[in-house]
Amino acid sequence: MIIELKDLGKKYAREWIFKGVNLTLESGKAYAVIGGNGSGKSTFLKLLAGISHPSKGEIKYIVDTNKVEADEIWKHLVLAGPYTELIEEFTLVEHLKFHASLKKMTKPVDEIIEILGLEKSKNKQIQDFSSGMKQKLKLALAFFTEASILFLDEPTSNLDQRNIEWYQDWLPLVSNNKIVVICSNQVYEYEYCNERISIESYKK
Ligand SMILES: Nc1ncnc2c1ncn2[C@@H]1O[C@H](COP(=O)(O)OP(=O)(O)OP(=O)(O)O)[C@@H](O)[C@H]1O
Repeated sequence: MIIELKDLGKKYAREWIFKGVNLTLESGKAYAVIGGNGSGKSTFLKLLAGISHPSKGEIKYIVDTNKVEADEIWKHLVLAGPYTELIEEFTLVEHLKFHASLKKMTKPVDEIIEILGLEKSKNKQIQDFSSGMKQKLKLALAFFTEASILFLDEPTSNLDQRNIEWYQDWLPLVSNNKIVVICSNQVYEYEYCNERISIESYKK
């Protein structure tokens, strides 16, 4: 899998958030997208995920040797971010089973619940989860879905120290041979990444 960015730019109204991004992202590498608040990290990730469209330039997705269109790339990726939604009416077990009916998971539902340490909450509705429990579920859905691309935006928001370590322990185990992109301004979230993309260097 390769994602090729050619002269990529995004503007809202008349303001360029970034422009002139020329990069090639490859399987087996992990990229940290870094920059201050409002610098454009989430905007960049949403473009890569095909959720929003470039104002300039293009994104090419190549799976094996085949080109994949931007509106089809969701089939190859998982994304966990502040703007990704959980289905609040479902219980934990229902949510995981529903997800597993749509996308192939790498582990059975019961094992994921155990890995989450949420056995006691398996029949609790997501709307009654704490913000940290919801964040962990988002991460588990991303970590244990079969996909060639793993996108994480602010992955440890609302997590306590023990769960930050849970995230740090699992990340290398689920990243094998994927393109991993992590948007963050916390070093402990992205220290695993061997590549850095500084979004502020594409301002002008
Ligand atoms: N839909 C939108 N319409 C207009 N402006 C937007 C929109 N989405 C984002 N922006 C603007 O784009 C800029 C970059 O926002 P973005 O959320 O990408 O930053 P970020 O680096 O992820 O920030 P943070 O670290 O605070 O999450 C901000 O000025 C923001 O107001």
